[in-house]
Amino acid sequence: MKMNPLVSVLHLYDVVNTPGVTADVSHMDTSAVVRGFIGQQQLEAALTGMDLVIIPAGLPRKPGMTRDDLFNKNAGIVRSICEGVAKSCPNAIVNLISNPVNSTVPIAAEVFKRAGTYCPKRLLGVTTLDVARANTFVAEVLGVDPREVNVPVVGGHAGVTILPLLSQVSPPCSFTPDEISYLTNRIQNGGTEVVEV
Ligand SMILES: NC(=O)c1ccc[n+]([C@@H]2O[C@H](COP(=O)([O-])OP(=O)(O)OC[C@H]3O[C@@H](n4cnc5c(N)ncnc54)[C@H](O)[C@@H]3O)[C@@H](O)[C@H]2O)c1
Ligand SMILES: O=C(O)C[C@H](O)C(=O)O
Repeated sequence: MKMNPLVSVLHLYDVVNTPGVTADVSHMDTSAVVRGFIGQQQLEAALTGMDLVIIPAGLPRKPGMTRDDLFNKNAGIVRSICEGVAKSCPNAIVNLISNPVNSTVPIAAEVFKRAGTYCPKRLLGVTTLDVARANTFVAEVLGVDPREVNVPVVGGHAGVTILPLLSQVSPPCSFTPDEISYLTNRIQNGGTEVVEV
């Protein structure tokens, strides 16, 4: 975000370590102003005036866990940050990265509905990794540069809810039944592949 020319002010919020991260990020040679905020008591100051809120807060999974195993811990974290959004920057676009995305997005929606600030066009779960993985794996099978391939992926961000549309790949191409089975399985389990190693 500090490298993005569209960003003029970048607020970093965490419950630990923000001063060091803020100092480090602020050294990037772009004009965006970086400010750090630490702890719940600074959440309001962190969010006030923001147009875009990206939420990656919470536990990541360990080998053997599903994303749903993070629900108990991360649901509360996402809820309290979204309550802050509803209060301090109700018109901001919210990008939810925290897992399980399939559940944290509905949690955020309920928080915003209760606050009267819900707008489905401003609440997005971040699933771009599924598209990147799909492009990479499909390009591998086709033997082409991944940058030339665009695989639409719809649905959610866990297992069978990740739906790569292999019939809609650009440029147009076709796959054998074995390739479809391999690609679907690999794309749907890309996150688990990383966590397991
Ligand atoms: N949607 C995706 O594509 C995607 C990709 C990668 C990671 N994730 C998810 O993002 C989350 C974070 O993963 P990570 O690898 O960056 O973990 P991490 O442990 O490196 O970072 C998580 C950060 O959240 C902070 N945090 C904890 N409680 C908080 C709170 N109440 N308020 C603000 N910050 C808080 C921690 O201090 C830590 O700095 C996980 O749930 C992970 O599964 C999603
Ligand atoms: O899989 C995870 O736990 C992290 C992330 O959602 C991913 O897809 O890499």
